[in-house]
Amino acid sequence: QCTAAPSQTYDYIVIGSGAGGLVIADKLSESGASVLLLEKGPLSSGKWNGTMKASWLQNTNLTRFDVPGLFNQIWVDSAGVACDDTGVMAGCVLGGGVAVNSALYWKPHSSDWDVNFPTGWKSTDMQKHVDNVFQRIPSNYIPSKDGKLYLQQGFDRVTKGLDTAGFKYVVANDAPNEKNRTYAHATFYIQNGERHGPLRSYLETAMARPKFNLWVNTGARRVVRTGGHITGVELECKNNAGRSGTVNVTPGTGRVIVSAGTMGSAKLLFRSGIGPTDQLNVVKSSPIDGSTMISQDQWINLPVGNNLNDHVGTDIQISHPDIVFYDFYGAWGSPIKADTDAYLQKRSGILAQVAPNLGPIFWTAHNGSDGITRHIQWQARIEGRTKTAMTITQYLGMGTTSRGRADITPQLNMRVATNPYLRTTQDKEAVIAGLDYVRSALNNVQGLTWITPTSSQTTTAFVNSIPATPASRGSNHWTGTCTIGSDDGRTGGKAVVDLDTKVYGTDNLFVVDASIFPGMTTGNPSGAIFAVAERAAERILALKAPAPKLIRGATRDM
Ligand SMILES: Cc1cc2nc3c(=O)[nH]c(=O)nc-3n(C[C@H](O)[C@H](O)[C@H](O)COP(=O)(O)OP(=O)(O)OC[C@H]3O[C@@H](n4cnc5c(N)ncnc54)[C@H](O)[C@@H]3O)c2cc1C
Repeated sequence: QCTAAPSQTYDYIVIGSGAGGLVIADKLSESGASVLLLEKGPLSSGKWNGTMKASWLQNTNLTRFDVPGLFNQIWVDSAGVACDDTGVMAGCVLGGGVAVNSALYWKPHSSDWDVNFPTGWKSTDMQKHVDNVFQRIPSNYIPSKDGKLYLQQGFDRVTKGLDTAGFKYVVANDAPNEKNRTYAHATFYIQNGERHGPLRSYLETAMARPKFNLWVNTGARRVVRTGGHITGVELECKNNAGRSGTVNVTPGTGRVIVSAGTMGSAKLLFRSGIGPTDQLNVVKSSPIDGSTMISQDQWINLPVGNNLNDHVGTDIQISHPDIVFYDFYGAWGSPIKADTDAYLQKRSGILAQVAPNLGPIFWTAHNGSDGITRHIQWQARIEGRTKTAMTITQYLGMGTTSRGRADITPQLNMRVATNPYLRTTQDKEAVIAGLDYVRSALNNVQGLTWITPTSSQTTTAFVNSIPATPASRGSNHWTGTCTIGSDDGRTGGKAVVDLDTKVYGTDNLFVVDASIFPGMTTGNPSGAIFAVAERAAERILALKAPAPKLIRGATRDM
């Protein structure tokens, strides 16, 4: 049943409970402020009374989101879990991406800050936040509680080739800057055999505070604003179980933080009359929002949706007779009893390991003809065309120069309008150089057979044969659309938010999530997003509230 929002006001309203939202909501509430966290999706983890489970989890406090061996279920049955308005995969449940992802977790390389981020967000500024994040969310490369790693034949065979080629084994989060010719075990936020992360750390401390509130099944339709001053958030009740109406911030001093993800945050800004005119015109013409949209004289013209980015994914496949496949998909409906027993009784065994048996993870770096160093993360998993196959995804990340664009459709769905993959010669060169290098390294492995590319195919022909589309290259690591920077997007710059993460042209609207990243991270991005949210909280809390005389101005522009 939908219920009307109460008239109570909040110092901070945070929209979206993903990697960015959970962390910033907790940090803001730690200051003693009242915080309302809005999540449009339903509950997920058993810790928070989620209910979606495999039958063997009935009578336990676990859901599909908690058990590492079931993390692949998102690719089998995503109804009611994946966002239905984004066109690309994203989690729309409590926790967002960090409830549905593979929980791979890396301390960022210093270049992830120093190359990508503006002043005030460099590695020296970020260190204490990264440390804090990793203290609250420890990383772990042996997820099973009995201290064992299971079915490691793939890891062992591939790393033989890497060893011969001169790669070095590292404990990845002890050596975050060693990202060239190094390899590691897959490293996760899993503790006690269950998904950990911000749902089991930041959200726990936040929920223990009396002035913290969480409303699930409650979407934000748009912010309510007069000029650049936001007074509240208009709500959309979801799943017939959330809140409706409008919820307001504390008059004069309240703030709204948008943490709805790369697609969701851009969409919310568009619906709030903030973005490029072509996109705002789409909203204006839409049957859903058109008649009630904020009037055109209040629009704020910013490059929302631009600078879209993702890791460029390129899959190669090998096989080796020693590799042993485990049917994690079968673990949902027809699991092996010994494995569920080991998991349920001791949080041990193969089901404590993330499906589909990830690792090794390895790294290479490539100097481009444009003088830019590009980082590649290679991610192996036991899955492929045969039972002895392994897929290794090459993720081209930090240093890429290609960018795309996200836009909004008349039905108010977000989509990738311009693909961000391999638009520059040097990005493509890095993909090819990396593949050539790893092909020769893996040729050192006795008994290894190439499935794709075939041993006779040239790397260039192979790379050219894969379309540069999200379906073929997508990595689900979307960033960009609301870029941070000092170059104000209203006057020709690229930035949507300033160095305090405040949306240009507003008094009290902020964006804190993957969408503000100017460039791609070296590894899977969640660790960096948590750190960004910690940093943003510090900067937002240090900001003075706007002076009252400015608040009353209806059409001020700043
Ligand atoms: C299948 C998959 C696997 C992945 N694997 C990994 C991995 O192993 N390691 C890693 O580091 N990264 C991984 N990622 C990426 C990572 O999860 C994301 O980069 C990260 O979660 C993005 O954080 P965010 O805060 O920007 O947005 P999200 O985590 O997407 O959170 C946004 C939240 O906002 C909510 N929301 C959206 N619109 C509204 C609205 N209008 N009102 C209210 N709520 C709203 C959404 O429901 C969602 O909960 C994976 C992603 C996917 C989809």
